[in-house]
Formats: sequence, structure tokens, C-alpha cells
Amino acid sequence: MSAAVRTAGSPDAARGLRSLETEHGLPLVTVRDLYVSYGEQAVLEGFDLDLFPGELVALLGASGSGKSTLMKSLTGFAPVTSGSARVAGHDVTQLARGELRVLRSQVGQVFQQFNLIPRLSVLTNVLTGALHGAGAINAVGGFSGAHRRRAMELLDRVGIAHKATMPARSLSGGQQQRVAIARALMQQPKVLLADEPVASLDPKLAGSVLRLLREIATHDGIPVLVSLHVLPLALTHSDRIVGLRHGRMLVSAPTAELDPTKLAVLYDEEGRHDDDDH
Ligand SMILES: Nc1ncnc2c1ncn2[C@@H]1O[C@H](COP(=O)(O)OP(=O)(O)OP(=O)(O)O)[C@@H](O)[C@H]1O
Repeated sequence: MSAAVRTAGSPDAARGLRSLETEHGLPLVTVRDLYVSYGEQAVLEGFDLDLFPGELVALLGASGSGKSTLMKSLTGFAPVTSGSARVAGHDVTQLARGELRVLRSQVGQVFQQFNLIPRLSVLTNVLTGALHGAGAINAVGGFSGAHRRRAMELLDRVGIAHKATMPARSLSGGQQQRVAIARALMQQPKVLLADEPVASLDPKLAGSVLRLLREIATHDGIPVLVSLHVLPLALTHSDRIVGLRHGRMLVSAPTAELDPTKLAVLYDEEGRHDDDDH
């Protein structure tokens, strides 16, 4: 079997994870033997994943392979049937509702359609990211000065402080995604999940948003998990690639070591891959 394509649980995968552990510290996200089903339909089947501080991991797989479901399982929104999904030390599958709310406040999320409130200003949209935590609203019902300052700093960081007072709907797609990223950072997340964050953007903007996400991973020392459909973007902007097929991890490898031709297995409808040779 190629060293670049590691099936879950293989010796190659274990070696790969150990070297990541040395490089990045202990994983902040640990998924083990996770099964998720929607009714009769099994979507994730025995899924394992580790995400380490400071790495941007690109999640690849054909439409319907389970990428969004995996992300939902990390915030307690997927119907898990067995296994565990630990985020920042807590097994999401075991948390009570109140505990889940706290955990969700520590997981930043970015979506394809940005999910901003169009009529509100860019600044207010970023401030809504603080609503998960305590102390965001002052005695007269406004956002606190400290939160407003932090929101402006984040807008500066993502390069659109000059748009702070504009309604979100007046911004371009790339700018709106930067606002959404600033909003996620307002939560001071321990993990950032980005579900197809560049699918609505042209290639140039897509690259700039992915560079920003990678800078966040490195600078803030958090794992950033990004699902993508465009392979060249994954190869250029990720530290590691994880590939799903029919709810199973077929690929997990540092991007620099990966032979891109091996990724065809993720999209191969015949269902033949290295494991079938054994
Ligand atoms: N809420 C739901 N109820 C029933 N089935 C669902 C639900 N959400 C997802 N599914 C099914 O689970 C499977 C995996 O969906 P998921 O959205 O995780 O795939 P994906 O890899 O993210 O796909 P895409 O790249 O198209 O976004 C699909 O067959 C989908 O129809």
C-alpha cells in the first residue's frame, strides 16, 4: 500500500499520527470509531480522526460522503449511534444540553453561505459571535466596549475594518466570508470548522480566504478543519488531507507527502481502492 494513502487504523496511519503529535502537541479533537446514521442510512461508519493545534486539515470526499455530517458530529448536531467525538477534552456524544451549549461556544464555524444578518452592520455581525459567551451585553443592552474593541481588532485582522459600519449585504462574497471568520474568532474558539467556506467564491478569493484560515491555525494554535471540493486548493492550502468515501476515512496524510493521484480513490464510483487488494 502506498505510504500516502493510509486506511484508518493502519500502521502507516498510526505512525503518521505519532509524528503529528510530536510536532503539534496533543490532539484537540479526537474522533474514535464513530457511527452516525440517519434512520436506516449509515453515514459515518467507524470513523477516526485527530486534529492537532496549529494545523489546517482539508476534508475531501465526493458529495454525500459525510463531510458535513462529520462536522455536525463535532458540535452535537449529528445522530451518533456509537463511538466518541472528543473536542477540547469533552466527549460531545455524552454531553447534556447545557454542557453542549458551552462546548458549541468554543467551536467556531464558518459556512458556504456566510450566514450573516444582511441588514446589520459588519461590526454588529462580528459582535454576535460574542453572544455565546458571558459579558457581551452591558447594563443598557448594548455590546460592551471591550467586545466592540475586540470586534474591531478582528475586522482589522481579516482586512475589512474600513467596512465596519456598512450593512453586511453590501459586501462582496469574499468580504462577507471574512466577516464570518471574524465572527467565529469573536468566540475565541478552540477549534474552527469551515464547511465548504470557499464554494461560493471565485478561485482568487477562495485562495485568499484559505490563506487567512491557515494563518489563523498557525497564529492562534488551533486546528482548522475545512471541507473542500477543489483539489488544487486543498493541495496548496492545507497541512494535511483527510479523505472520506462512503463515511469511512480512506486517506490521511500530510499534504506535502501526498501523491495527488491517490486521491482519485475518493471519487471512484467503482469502489475499488487499495484495501480491496487484500
Ligand atoms: N438531516 C439529514 N437527514 C437525513 N439524511 C441526511 C441528513 N443530513 C445528511 N444526510 C445524508 O447523509 C449523507 C451525507 O451527507 P453530508 O451532507 O454529510 O455529505 P457531504 O459529504 O457533506 O456532501 P456535500 O459535499 O454534497 O456537502 C447524504 O446521503 C445525505 O443525504
